[in-house]
Amino acid sequence: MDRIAITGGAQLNGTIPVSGAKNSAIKLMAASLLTDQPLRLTNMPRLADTRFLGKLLTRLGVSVTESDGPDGQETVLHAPEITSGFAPYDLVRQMRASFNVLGPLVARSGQAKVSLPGGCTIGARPVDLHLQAIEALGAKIDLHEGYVYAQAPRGLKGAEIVFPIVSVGATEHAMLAAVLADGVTVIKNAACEPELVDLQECLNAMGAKVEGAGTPTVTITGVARLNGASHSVIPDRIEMGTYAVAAAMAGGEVRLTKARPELIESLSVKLEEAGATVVRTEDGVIVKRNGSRLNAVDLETAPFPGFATDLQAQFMALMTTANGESRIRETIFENRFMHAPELMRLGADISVHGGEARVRGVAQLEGAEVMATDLRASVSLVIAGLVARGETVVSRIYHLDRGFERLEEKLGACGAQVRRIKGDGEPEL
Ligand SMILES: CC(=O)N[C@H]1[C@@H](OP(=O)(O)OP(=O)(O)OC[C@H]2O[C@@H](n3ccc(=O)[nH]c3=O)[C@H](O)[C@@H]2O)O[C@H](CO)[C@@H](O)[C@@H]1O
Ligand SMILES: C=C(OP(=O)(O)O)C(=O)O
Repeated sequence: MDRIAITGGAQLNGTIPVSGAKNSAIKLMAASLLTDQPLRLTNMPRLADTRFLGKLLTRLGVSVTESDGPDGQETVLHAPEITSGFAPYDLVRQMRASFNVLGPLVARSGQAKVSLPGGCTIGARPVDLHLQAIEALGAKIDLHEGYVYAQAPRGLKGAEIVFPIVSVGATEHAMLAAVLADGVTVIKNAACEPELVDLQECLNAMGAKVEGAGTPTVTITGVARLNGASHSVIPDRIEMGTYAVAAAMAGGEVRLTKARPELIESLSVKLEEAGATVVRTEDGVIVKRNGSRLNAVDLETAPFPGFATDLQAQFMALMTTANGESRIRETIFENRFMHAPELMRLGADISVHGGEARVRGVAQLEGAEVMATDLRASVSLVIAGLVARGETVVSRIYHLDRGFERLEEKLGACGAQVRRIKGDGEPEL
C-alpha cells in the first residue's frame, strides 16, 4: 500500500484551490437514485469515496460518467430504472455513507436490502436514527443477518420526525427519502451543517420542495416525481480548514481559494486566538504566521456552527508545538483520539482521559514512522510531519485518499516536501 513521506521544515507559501466537499458529494450522488433523469454534479472531488459510491450506484442501475467539463470536474449520474435494490456488505462496510442509498431506494422503488454499515475506529456509529426516520415515513423495517430490509410497496408517507440527538447522516437520509413521500414531512432537531443546505439546493433544483435546511426544522412537501438537474457541489470546509491549520503549523502565507470563509469561522477564531493571522477573502481565506510560536488554546467539538469534529485531529497536531497546554474535548464521537498515540511517536506530549485530551506543547517534533487510523487522523500526521525534524512516513494512507484530493500536489505547490511512496499492492500488516 502507498505511504506518504514528509520532510519537515519548509514553510508554506502559495495558493491552494479547495475542492468540492466529499461529505456533500456522496449524498448528492445518492440523490441520483430518486429520478429517471440525469443528475449533473459539477465541482466534483475525485476521491476514493466518490469512486467507491459510484461502484455501488452502478450496481443499483445508475450510469456514472466522469469528465472534465467547462465547469471543471463533473459527474453525470443517470438511473433510468433501479435494476437492483441490494447494497451488499462489501460495498457498505468500506464506506458508511453507502448506507444512505436505503432511503432513496425505498422512496423510488418501494423496497431495499442494504447491509448495516457496522462501527469504525472513531466510534460505534449506530444507524438507529436513520431507521427511525425511514420507519416514521411508513416503511416496514426488518433486520436479518446484518441486513436492513425495507418495504413500502404503496410508497412513503409524510410524517413528523423528531430526532433525539443531532445527526448529519440521519437528517440527510430523512430528506432523501421524504422528497418523494406523499404529504408533508417535518424534521425537528435537524443537523444544521452546510452540506444539508447543499443537499436541499440540489433536491429543489430536481423539483423537490424542501425548506429550512441549515436550521433545526426542515420541512419537505413530497412530490410525485423528480427531474434531472445540474448542481455545483459546495466547497469542502474540512479540506479548507485542514490547509488553514497546515499553514498555521508550517508558517508562511497560504491563500485558500474557491471556498467560503464563513464555513470555517469557528476554526478561524481558534487560529486567531492561537496567534495566526486569518484574512477572510471573497472566495476563501489567507492564513499567515510569521515565525513566532503559537499559543495553546482549548477547544470543544460541536455540531455546526461549532468546531467541527472533522478538524479536531488537525488542530491537535497544531497544538503539539504550541506554547502551553491545550485541552481538547471531543463531544461527537466516543473514540476520536486515535491520532494521539501516533502524534506521540513524533514526540508530542499528550494525555487522553475519556473525551478529553491534554496537549502540552513541545519545542520540536521529530520525524518517525506513523500509521493512519482514520481519514482526519491521517492528515493530522501529515501536518505534524510538516514541522518535524527529519522525515515522517505515514502508512495506511488509503484512509487519507478517501477525503483529500491530490494532497501531495496541493501542499507541494506551496513548498512542502511531501511525496507518495508507491506500494507493491500488498496489504500492510
Ligand atoms: C459522510 C459524512 O458526512 N460524514 C460526516 C457525518 O457523519 P455522520 O452522519 O455519520 O455523523 P452523525 O452526525 O450522524 O453522528 C453524530 C453522532 O450521532 C450518533 N448517531 C448517529 C446516527 C444514528 O443513527 N445514531 C447515532 O447514535 C453517532 O454515533 C455520533 O456519535 O457527520 C459527522 C459529524 O459532523 C462528521 O464527522 C462526518 O465526517
Ligand atoms: C468521519 C468522516 O467520514 P465518514 O462519515 O464517511 O466516516 C470524515 O469525513 O471525517
